[in-house]
Amino acid sequence: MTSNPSDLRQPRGSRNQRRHTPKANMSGIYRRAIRDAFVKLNPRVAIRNPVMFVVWIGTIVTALVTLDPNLFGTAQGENPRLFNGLITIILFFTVVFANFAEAVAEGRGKAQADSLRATKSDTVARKVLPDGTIQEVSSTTLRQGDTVKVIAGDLIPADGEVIQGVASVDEAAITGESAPVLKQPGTDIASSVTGGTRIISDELTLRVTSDPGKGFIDRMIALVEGAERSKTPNEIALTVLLAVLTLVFLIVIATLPPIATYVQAPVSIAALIALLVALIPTTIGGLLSAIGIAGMDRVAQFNVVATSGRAVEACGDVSTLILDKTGTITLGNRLADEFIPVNGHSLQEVAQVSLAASVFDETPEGKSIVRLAQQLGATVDFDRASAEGIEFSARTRMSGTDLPNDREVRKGAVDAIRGFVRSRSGAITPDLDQAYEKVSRLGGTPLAVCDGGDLYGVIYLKDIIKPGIRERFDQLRRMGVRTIMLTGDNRITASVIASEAGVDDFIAEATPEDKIDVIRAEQSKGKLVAMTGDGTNDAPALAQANVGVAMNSGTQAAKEAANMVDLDSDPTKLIDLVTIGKQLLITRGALTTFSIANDIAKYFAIIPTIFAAAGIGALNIMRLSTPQSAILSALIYNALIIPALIPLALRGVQFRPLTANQLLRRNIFIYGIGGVIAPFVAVKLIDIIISAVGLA
Ligand SMILES: Nc1ncnc2c1ncn2[C@@H]1O[C@H](COP(=O)(O)OP(=O)(O)OP(=O)(O)O)[C@@H](O)[C@H]1O
Ligand SMILES: [K+]
Ligand SMILES: [Mg+2]
Repeated sequence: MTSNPSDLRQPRGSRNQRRHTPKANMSGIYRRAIRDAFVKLNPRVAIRNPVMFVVWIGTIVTALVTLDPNLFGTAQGENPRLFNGLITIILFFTVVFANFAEAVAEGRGKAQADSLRATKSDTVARKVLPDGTIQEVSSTTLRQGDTVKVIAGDLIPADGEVIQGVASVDEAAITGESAPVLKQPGTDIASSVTGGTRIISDELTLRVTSDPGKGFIDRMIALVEGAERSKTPNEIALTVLLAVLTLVFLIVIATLPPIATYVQAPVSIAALIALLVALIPTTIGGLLSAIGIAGMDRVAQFNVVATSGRAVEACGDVSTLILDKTGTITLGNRLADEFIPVNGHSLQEVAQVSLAASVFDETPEGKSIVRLAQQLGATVDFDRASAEGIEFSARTRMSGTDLPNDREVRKGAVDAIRGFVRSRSGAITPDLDQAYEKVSRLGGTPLAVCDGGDLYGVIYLKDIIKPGIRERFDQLRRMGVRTIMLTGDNRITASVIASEAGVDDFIAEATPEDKIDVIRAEQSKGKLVAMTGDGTNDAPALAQANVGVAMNSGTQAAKEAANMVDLDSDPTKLIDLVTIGKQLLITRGALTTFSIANDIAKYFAIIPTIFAAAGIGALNIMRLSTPQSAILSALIYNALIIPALIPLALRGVQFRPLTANQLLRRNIFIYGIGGVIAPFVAVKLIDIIISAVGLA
């Protein structure tokens, strides 16, 4: 929280979607997916998808009745072996297509894992022993707590915190961005380094923070590869629902033979299995896991590492977004723009005291105050060596310098300085309020400056609202997401920025503890909360939030507490993540609707023709040529619709910023009605082709 990531690395425009792997080699991914589609036929893998497993068993049974059509009693029809054989082939491909869908979805992640693995090599590390000597060891022997030294050109051997030195590091291995990032100890951000990145100048001493195989890149590999992919609660719920539906249809189908016998239209076992497969939700069953994997992949393409599919999904359900002001809503490079003297002091005096209060302040704010003061002719008029810097903290909201002969120069939030001046028995003059209001009404951050009990003036820190942010908040509002701005700044500044940026609510003068309280309060109202943060003191709030996004530039603690890490350290990316999450949920819902609507249509295609022999041909509303052709057509459609929908499952259905209810209505209309009509048209067409080529 102390300083801002933007002076180290300008966040890239979040709409600027970028791939981590330069260009996914799609033909390679397809080749691998075809192979994997057959590997996944292994029953131990296949059983994880109950709907498709039923199809797989059906395939084996129809294969048996192809070999011996009389296996379960006397066969019916003209050429039972051909009919059964055709069904077997179609069913087999239904399973393979579903496997292929999942394998293609996994493909990009696997390719990404390969490229990450290539950056990970066993390097020689310079371990600093307790006596200070350096021993060269293999990076795989490093343990948490070890101290190592890295020198320009070295690969950083493990994740760590900088304890000494200032150097630039090329993090291209993980961020894909080769601009060097400055690393130094102490500060909340900028002090953590990732194993596998390269130090390109100077040298650093690091404390290792991860054991071998447990580093950030290792975790990234496991995640993108899907090794740790477990089904999300929503996915499990849907899988259970689909399994129950399958069971219901199984029971329905089991009641058919007695009815068929009664109406003297006996049905073959292959026809029954075909009917079962046509009726169970194979479309969504085949695409479900691909949809989930693609969602995680889309997040990865935005350069965000999600620790679980659950986190991605939670993004879609988020109803409250908590953002801080500086650097998220505003550009964040708050620069000193003006000194406003109060309490009878001159401009020169304010510049002089402001400089004294900022010489040790390494934050962008502090540096800009030094620059402005020097432009006004202020100089350091004390011995630096005998002075002591008082670091800024979000809790005290002040920083400054203790000078020799007991002078305490401070600058900070107006309130905080007011309290400080009083505690040193100083007086507050009314012109402080005027200066404070003037700056605040411009949306700037006012910092009061004092020397002990002597109030000097106000520094105007200018900040600019990010262009386009208002539109993004409008978009979120239309999606039903409430935005709350949380800032350590004063009430007036906060309200000016809040109304200009168009957030729904704001909380000013917030301490780090307030963040967690706000999150808990929202959660107790049943809301899912998302927030971003980068500091160690953000870690508890990041862990408490349902979606916590840590900046890659942030501390290890923040990264570990969060369930997502943004490699670009762009806090506005949460907005994209919410969109991706919603799109994932909508895609799943739309394809489920489509799948079930489809099955209803197939029911009308098949059931009547099965009983056609009993002379109830009037039921055959689709006028399909023969019962066998009807069954084959429905099954072929049932198989082909899976690969046909793979692109949609991977890309996600088109997303519009609407509320959940509006979206639901829209999707039921498009995918529900479409799902009923599509099979009627397609099955009829396939039937015409089949009878034309004389297959049935
Ligand atoms: N380097 C600094 N020295 C002294 N005071 C500072 C410094 N930086 C910020 N402040 C004061 O402390 C307040 C709180 O800072 P904090 O970082 O908690 O919040 P913020 O930066 O204003 O907003 P946000 O929480 O949105 O980042 C600031 O509003 C400002 O008044
Ligand atoms: K089906
Ligand atoms: Mg801040």
